[in-house]
Amino acid sequence: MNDTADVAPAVRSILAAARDRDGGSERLSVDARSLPHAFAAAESEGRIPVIAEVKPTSPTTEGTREDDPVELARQMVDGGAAALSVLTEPDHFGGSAENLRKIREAVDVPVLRKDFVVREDQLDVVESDVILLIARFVDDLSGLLEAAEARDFQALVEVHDGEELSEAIEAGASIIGVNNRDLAKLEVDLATFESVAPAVPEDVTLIAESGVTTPKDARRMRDAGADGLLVGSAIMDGDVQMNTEKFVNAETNE
Ligand SMILES: O=P(O)(O)OC[C@@H](O)[C@@H](O)c1c[nH]c2ccccc12
Repeated sequence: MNDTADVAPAVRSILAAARDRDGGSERLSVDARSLPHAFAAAESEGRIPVIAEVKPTSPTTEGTREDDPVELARQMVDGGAAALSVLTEPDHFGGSAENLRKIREAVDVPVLRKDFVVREDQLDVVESDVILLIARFVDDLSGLLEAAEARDFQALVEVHDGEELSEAIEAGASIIGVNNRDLAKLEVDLATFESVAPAVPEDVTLIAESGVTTPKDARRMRDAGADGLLVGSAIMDGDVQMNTEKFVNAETNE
């Protein structure tokens, strides 16, 4: 773990920046909105549980979206998103803790903090309902998971293969995301989720991350066992509300 020799240069640069970034000065205690409940509510209304991501830019996206992030977030919720993901990484994704703070205040759905947290004090930068922990980039996954849960964050543990999945399960993760994007090559392959998902225990909330670009992709991930989908670029590109609706209704509009 934390071995960056075999990751893409862009990812290496992201990680170097992450290690240098300050943490918070005071230990947080979060009053978290439940992600599993938000998913269940969406399902019961016939919507695919979608976590829509406010991602102004990324190393694999051209250009930066300059719209007000709070306005984008509202449109995602109006489009039926069960939850939101907000990038807080400033150097490569155009994110900020301030964006997250404002968005979480403006909506009532759970909000995931998307960042590269590598140390416990970095959990204390800003409150969110869910926090991302990337198995591959964290030295002591169970320690960091415990630290997150001690602050009452829900943790989404991101994995990319069977080995990382075992580690996540062993650490006690109850929300797991399979990232279809290979951080070594930055390439996306939806077959990644299909190959990892069968080994995920029933009681885990399972999320398919990255590379969902069409309603067909959404159905493919659901057929492979995804409880929810994390969609960024395909929602950020164009009319955010309409794009969200397209994924949320992918099973009813077949
Ligand atoms: O834009 P996409 O392909 O729909 O992907 C969204 C999300 O999965 C992606 O942004 C992501 C997945 N894991 C991450 C870790 C850090 C930053 C970003 C990510």
